[in-house]
Amino acid sequence: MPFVSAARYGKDNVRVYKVHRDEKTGIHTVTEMVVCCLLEGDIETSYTVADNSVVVATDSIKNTIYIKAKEHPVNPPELYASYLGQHLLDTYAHIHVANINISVKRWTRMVVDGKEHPHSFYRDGEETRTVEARVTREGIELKSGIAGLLVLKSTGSAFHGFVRDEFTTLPETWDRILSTEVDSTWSWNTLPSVAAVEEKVSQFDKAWEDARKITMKTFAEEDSPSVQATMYKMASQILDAAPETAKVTYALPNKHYFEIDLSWHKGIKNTGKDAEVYAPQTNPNGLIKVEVSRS
Ligand SMILES: O=c1[nH]c(=O)c2[nH]c(=O)[nH]c2[nH]1
Repeated sequence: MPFVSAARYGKDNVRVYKVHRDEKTGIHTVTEMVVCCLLEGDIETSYTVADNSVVVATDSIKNTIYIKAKEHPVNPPELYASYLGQHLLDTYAHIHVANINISVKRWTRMVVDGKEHPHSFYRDGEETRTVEARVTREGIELKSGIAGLLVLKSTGSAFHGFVRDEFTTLPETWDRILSTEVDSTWSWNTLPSVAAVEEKVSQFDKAWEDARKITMKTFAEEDSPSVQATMYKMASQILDAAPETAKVTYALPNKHYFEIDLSWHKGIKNTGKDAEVYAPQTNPNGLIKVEVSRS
């Protein structure tokens, strides 16, 4: 007999917006996020014998996401994910794991005539702040991250000394454009309960701010010998900055910009040190990943 060796289900792409209105100052603070919540547990029979008695409808899961966003703070997202997951475990005895993924959009406050506007915001890039939570009765595993942060530097990057053989056409370079879309995560040591997440709550915003700063400062200031070496430096610094994390990952696509030889037109020089006009490439692209753990 075939058997269900793994199963999870729930609601994906639940878009949630929450506003906090400060009564005294009139200042509004807004959060927009996309939530995915998938449950695991004693649910095999729903697949094997059409037993819907074990199914919490995905529609109810969506409703729970909204209700918990109303009842609790949605910031930091690590805390909201913990409240949501714990509620699902407390409510449904046959559910053993709540997997919650959150992706927070950027709404940055507008500055108008030099003053921060109380209730107007702009979409400050497609970068998101991410959380992956795995909530079980044994504890809460949290992985925080940054996704979609597009960066470019126009010099200060080299790539040479790599394997040269009969398959190699790439010239060595001591000065190239480096561009990538940062996808990074940092995994927290497992916390025993929501109370423990509450107790440590300030570490989440700090780590996210530090990780963004480290990523951008290292990218900008380092003379990069390769994507591999640069991402290892970034990951090591995040481990130092966030002592309660166990490992850090980066996934960096190498967004290539090719030189264009324009010498066919009146002998124009546009290669090497004379290169100014480049052709940005979409694909294929390098993709370089690393996971760095605390020793
Ligand atoms: O930083 C880089 N790492 C590579 O592994 C690689 N491979 C390549 O073609 N260009 C680059 N750049």
